[in-house]
Amino acid sequence: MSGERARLFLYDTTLRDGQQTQGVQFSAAEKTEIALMLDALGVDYIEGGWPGANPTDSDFFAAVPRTRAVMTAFGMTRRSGRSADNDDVLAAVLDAGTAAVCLVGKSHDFHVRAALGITLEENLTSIAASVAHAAGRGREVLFDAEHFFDGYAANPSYALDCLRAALDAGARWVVLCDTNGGTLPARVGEITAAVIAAGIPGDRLGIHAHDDTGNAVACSLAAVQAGARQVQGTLNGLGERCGNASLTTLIPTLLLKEPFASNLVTGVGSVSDLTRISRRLDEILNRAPDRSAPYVGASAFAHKAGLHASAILKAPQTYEHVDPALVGNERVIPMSNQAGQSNLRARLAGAGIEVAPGDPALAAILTSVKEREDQGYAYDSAQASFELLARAHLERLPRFFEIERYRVTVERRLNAAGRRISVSEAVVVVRLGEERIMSVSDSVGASGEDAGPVNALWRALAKDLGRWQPAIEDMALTDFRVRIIGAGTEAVTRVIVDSADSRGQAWSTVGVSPNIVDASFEALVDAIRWKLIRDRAV
Ligand SMILES: CC(=O)SCCNC(=O)CCNC(=O)[C@H](O)C(C)(C)COP(=O)(O)OP(=O)(O)OC[C@H]1O[C@@H](n2cnc3c(N)ncnc32)[C@H](O)[C@@H]1OP(=O)(O)O
Ligand SMILES: CC(=O)C(=O)O
Repeated sequence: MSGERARLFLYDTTLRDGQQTQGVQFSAAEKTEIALMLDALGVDYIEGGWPGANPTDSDFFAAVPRTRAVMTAFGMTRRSGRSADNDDVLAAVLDAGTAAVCLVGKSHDFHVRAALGITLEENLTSIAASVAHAAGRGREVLFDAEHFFDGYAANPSYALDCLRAALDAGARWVVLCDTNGGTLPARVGEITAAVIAAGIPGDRLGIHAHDDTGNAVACSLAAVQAGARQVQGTLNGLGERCGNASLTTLIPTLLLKEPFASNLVTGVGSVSDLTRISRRLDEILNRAPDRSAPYVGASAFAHKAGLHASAILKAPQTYEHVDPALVGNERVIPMSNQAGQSNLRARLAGAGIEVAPGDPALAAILTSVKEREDQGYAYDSAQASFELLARAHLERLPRFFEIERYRVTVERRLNAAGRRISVSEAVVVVRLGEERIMSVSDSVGASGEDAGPVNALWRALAKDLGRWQPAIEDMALTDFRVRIIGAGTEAVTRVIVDSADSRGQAWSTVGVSPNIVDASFEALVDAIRWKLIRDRAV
């Protein structure tokens, strides 16, 4: 790569290949929201789905959002034995009325014979006829050459003939697909270069890589380095089987890393919204975000080890490859048994607690963190509990309320209709100075289903906290994770509770006990105490 900056086109297939992820099913409204996020990000093409293949995709295209990105409908080349004019699948794709159409077709001789059961010549005719049909109706046509890399390895001249058939029939792009995801980056680079050397220009060539060896992003970068000028992928790497190349990783890499940043230009100007977009997608899918995701993961800029934290505070680039703000993420200096006083002071400062270097409380807090982690606590995942622990050592933890006692019961019985149901009930007694408040709650929600003993405890605890009640009204529990640590009679349960409020604050607390309800209760009480501290501070 040298000379003038070349234009690289970004093609998103979250709404099509992403929807082929096991367990993922978007609604038409969710597709629209995702399409608008992608458009705001600045991708060039949005593949919206396969019109006619299922009602959701048809509904999406029937009310397709207006985007600056080229909206693309996906489909396949005409069926064997049909003319392109008379193919209902192709007709539904064209009826979507999008500016671009992407047609998948075979380019591996083995698949032509085994999957389609037609001759190699018939397949070439089918590719050409289908592309010409769509191009003749004014569409920008892309040809996804399925299994291209395996096909090239088996029969290079036939694989190239498939690309030429599409280009000669009017395709704007031919896309080299590593459909089974088994080709390694060096080989992808080599084959892409060979395709260009065979006369197919790089600015008509795309790459579509799958992640079956964990190399989809590397394969895509190798193809781009070899000269391909369109790169396909999905948000958060969604996609069939192990997923597609993650655009969430690829885009910042192309923008921020050499040799790409200096030699290529894309439609994306800034990636400062990337972390928000990635997490919003997970929210839509009701999936926990991948903490270790490059650039956008919650741990992508978390500096746990004492040596790292100490250096980071002096110069962030000592342990950060890019500034987290560039991708909308943030630096975290968690507390754990790997921490030293640098982590500790940074964490405390982040929570608004200034402590002078050398203050003896620092050593006491560190010892306490390390001892408690040995018992099963995990403060790097429960920063709010850490803050409470530190405040207790520093004598800066207000005594908002005391728990006098609690009780929880779970009963399984037959209801009036003879259906087996369970009902959990909790009683919590708290003291606020001289005041004593007893609250009782069950955990039966609007649906009539029992949400379990921890939910009953939470409801009783949050039902009446006297003068503190207004401060916790907007609090919600967003996640609850349980882990058994150790084995046999030594085993304890660790519970992490995630909470959030209407001001957009999110925090995690931890409880540990041989008894799961007790561990949960400890984490719940911490969650409320942290919220009261924050709201008083505000
Ligand atoms: C590599 C990829 O990820 S490509 C995208 C794949 N995505 C999907 O398959 C999701 C959407 N697909 C669907 O909803 C359905 O498969 C449909 C509606 C397209 C077709 O459904 P059906 O008519 O029931 O066919 P079915 O799915 O069983 O089989 C696919 C048929 O298409 C043929 N076919 C496969 N690829 C192609 C192609 N590129 N060109 C022409 N025909 C093809 C197969 O040979 C098979 O034909 P056969 O039924 O004569 O054996
Ligand atoms: C087209 C496509 O999704 C593939 O070949 O993987």
